[in-house]
Amino acid sequence: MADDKTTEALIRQLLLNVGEDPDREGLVKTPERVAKSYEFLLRGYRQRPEDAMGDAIFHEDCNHMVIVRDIEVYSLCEHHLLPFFGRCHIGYIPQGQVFGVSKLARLVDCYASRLQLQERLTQQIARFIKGHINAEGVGVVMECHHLCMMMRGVEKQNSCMVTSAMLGSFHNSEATRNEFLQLIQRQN
Ligand SMILES: Nc1nc2c(ncn2[C@@H]2O[C@H](COP(=O)(O)OP(=O)(O)OP(=O)(O)O)[C@@H](O)[C@H]2O)c(=O)[nH]1
Ligand SMILES: [Zn+2]
Repeated sequence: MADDKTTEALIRQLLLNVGEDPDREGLVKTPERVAKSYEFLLRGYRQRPEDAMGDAIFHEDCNHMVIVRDIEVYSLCEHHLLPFFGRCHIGYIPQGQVFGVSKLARLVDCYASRLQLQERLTQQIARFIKGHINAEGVGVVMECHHLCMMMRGVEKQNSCMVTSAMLGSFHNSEATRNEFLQLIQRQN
């Protein structure tokens, strides 16, 4: 007998619960598709952030601010399992080690592919960067739209949630923080 606890079985039950016929042509493969889709969307539970970075950490005598702006973010809110999405800006001041630039985007994906709160996601990214290369300071700003506020609930279409995490010199120095905030302003 098929295990009724598999994601496929649960989605089939969901289809029944909403009044659908899971055996009709268009839905017959839907439980399998949804299960695969969640496997991808929540792949972050099977990844370690350290692995997302690989070996791409380079020794470089650089102690100026590095910024990667406008990294797309797609995540799922842990309250409704609905997407929130937007952009993430990362800045850090190295102390002898820099990241391969793509790895910062991989790091965002790794943490975003879990059930999240935007605040926690922002902080996890900042803390990892600070700890992994002993950065002097780190700033992460995230601007996202939450579908659980748009498609349902309060139904606000234009609100944008902005979260930030400022660590080390980004926290302690107003000048550093302001330099970061100025550099992540959109040009267009
Ligand atoms: N702080 C924070 N809140 C979030 C995030 N994603 C969703 N939420 C909120 O989590 C809250 C859950 O509130 P509840 O009252 O338990 O759930 P609900 O009845 O579905 O709330 P409504 O969305 O207001 O209808 C809502 O206010 C959501 O907007 C997030 O990333 N950060
Ligand atoms: Zn939500």
